[in-house]
Amino acid sequence: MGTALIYDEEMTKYKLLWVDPACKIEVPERLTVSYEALVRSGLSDRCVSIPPREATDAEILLAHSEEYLEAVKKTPYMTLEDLKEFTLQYGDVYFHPNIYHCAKLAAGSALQLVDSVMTGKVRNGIALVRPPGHHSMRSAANGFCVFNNVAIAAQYAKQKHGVKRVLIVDWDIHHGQGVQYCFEDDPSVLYYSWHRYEHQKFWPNLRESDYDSVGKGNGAGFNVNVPWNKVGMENSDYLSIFCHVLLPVAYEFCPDLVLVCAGFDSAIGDPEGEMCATPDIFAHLTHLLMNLAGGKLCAVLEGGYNLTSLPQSVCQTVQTLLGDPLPQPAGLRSPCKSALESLQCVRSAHRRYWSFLKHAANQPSTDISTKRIKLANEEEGKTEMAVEERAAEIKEWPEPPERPSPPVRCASLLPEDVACPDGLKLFSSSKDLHPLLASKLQNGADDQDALITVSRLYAMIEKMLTNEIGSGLVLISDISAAMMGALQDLPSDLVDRVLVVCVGKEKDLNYLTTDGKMLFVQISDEDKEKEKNKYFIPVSLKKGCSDTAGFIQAVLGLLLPLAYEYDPTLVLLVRTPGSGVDDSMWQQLIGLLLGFAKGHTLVLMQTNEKVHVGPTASALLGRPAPPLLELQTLDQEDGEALERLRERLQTDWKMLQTTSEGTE
Ligand SMILES: NCCCNCCCCCC(O)(O)C(F)(F)F
Ligand SMILES: [Zn+2]
Repeated sequence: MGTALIYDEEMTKYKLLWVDPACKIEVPERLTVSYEALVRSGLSDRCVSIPPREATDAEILLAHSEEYLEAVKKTPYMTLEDLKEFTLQYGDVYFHPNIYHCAKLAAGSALQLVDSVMTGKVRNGIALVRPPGHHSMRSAANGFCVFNNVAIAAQYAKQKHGVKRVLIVDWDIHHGQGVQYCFEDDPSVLYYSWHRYEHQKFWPNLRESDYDSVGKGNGAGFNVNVPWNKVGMENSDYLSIFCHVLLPVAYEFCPDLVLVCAGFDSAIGDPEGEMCATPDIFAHLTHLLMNLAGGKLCAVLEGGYNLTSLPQSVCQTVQTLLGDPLPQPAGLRSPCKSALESLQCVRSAHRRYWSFLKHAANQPSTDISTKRIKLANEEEGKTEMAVEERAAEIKEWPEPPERPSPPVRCASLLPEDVACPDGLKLFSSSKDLHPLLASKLQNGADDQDALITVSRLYAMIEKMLTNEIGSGLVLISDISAAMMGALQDLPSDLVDRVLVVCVGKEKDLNYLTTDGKMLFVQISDEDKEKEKNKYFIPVSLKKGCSDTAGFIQAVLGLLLPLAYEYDPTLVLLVRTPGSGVDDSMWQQLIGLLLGFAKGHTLVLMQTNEKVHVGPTASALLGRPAPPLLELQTLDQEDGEALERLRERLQTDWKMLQTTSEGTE
């Protein structure tokens, strides 16, 4: 299934008609440069073009009052003076004779997107719209927004398509207070937003944008605010928040639809955000959400004011929605102290609502809310430029890298009697021994066919690293022998950093190395806590890999941050016999791992587990994993053991940090 693209130049036909410094950045060119970039890159041709439509009154009333709608209806007939007058009652927004029409088209575009995804016409999609929506409230326009496009879409999805749980991810750099107000007592809509906050000194300067606004009444826990109290946040700050807050909560919430308030003012170069995350980060943010809700994801444009990073970020998002390989994440490093403070505060505020956060640490001693109060009382005084703020001065960043699709999306090496799943291409490798193995033959290796198997594996790996093949699926009779053969002094000029994810127990791992060429993460029921090798991470779950809650927590809270920091050039995913991992979890894992190493994941399975070939092939071909069945809560002891493991590892692996304690 395809990716929908909704755009109409009609939504460029309104602009600011008078002088207002607060609104001058919201220009029609935002839309045209974004759409033109999609056309120029050939991405728009690969999408399913869906026309917008006007939202009806009834649909607008899903999130707004009648008096507000009636008032806005009068604006097309207003004189310039009347428009200015009308605008004064709202904040940081402007009206125009054509903005009501465009606002109905923007909201209607979001609804068209929801219909296309919910009816299965497309898998996912994006709507490029103006005016944006996430600041508008029940009876007020605000922050360039007239109707709350995404809030209306969420209500519409529930009402028309019977959606039970909607996840709204707002990666715009401003807090979508309009969305928060609309759903703060509604447990069927989980609103997650990060936003520049600076202890309430940044627009819209709301006390309720802080991390302690967790929702009200039945909605408690279903509103997640992540305040950025400094500018200059980078890719690692964004990714660590996703791994340690959003994803655990999102997987536990188990939505059947994901809506994204896709604002790109959180990208480098934006005058509003002043952040340093590069456009390719949106490829990863999008990818990390694509395995939720069976892949049903609707992105709706909100902000974005740098006319270079905005189109680049839009293209990165669309290319990921289309299923293209991801770029390797650029130069990750440790999240900054301020981000870790926010991370710790959000996790502790939500500890009581989400079993995946139950073991989160308390609020930091230097509680950032006191800073908010102190700064709010302080007279305007200019604080000296912290290092993060200087980072925001940088306005140069590299073009996002090309993300070519390999000619063979997924290759397979299967025994003769196993049919090649559709979509996979049988890998034909020469029968002769791989030159890299000739040496092994000399010192009298015993088992010939094991060597042949390994040599075919190496041949496939080589084709991956030249991007002739995306991912691979290999069935072998004896997994232990193959791993021994392949990983025992892995030839250094074959691959320089391989992430091995071993699902299930594997007895002798004496090919492990400590030089960093291989990071070995094992998830099983074996308890090996005493391990002291930085590159061997044994995660033990009491009930083993069949415990979906424990497994997903190990993947999200440990494996993902480690993989981002390690940044492998190849991922080797091994499923040992009897691991007990269920197919939907297995497909979720594959889907997430495809975000690394430009999609070069090689799956090793034992021939007697060929019953799992179908689901494995489906995931390797980029098809969304089925939603996980209702997650049981995380086992207490496992949760504590995972927490201890994270604590122990975080000195070596900075992306595992979730508290600011111990940072300089
Ligand atoms: N420096 C000028 C002050 C501007 N203050 C208002 C900012 C509004 C942000 C709107 C947005 O980007 O959040 C949306 F997504 F809604 F468009
Ligand atoms: Zn914004």
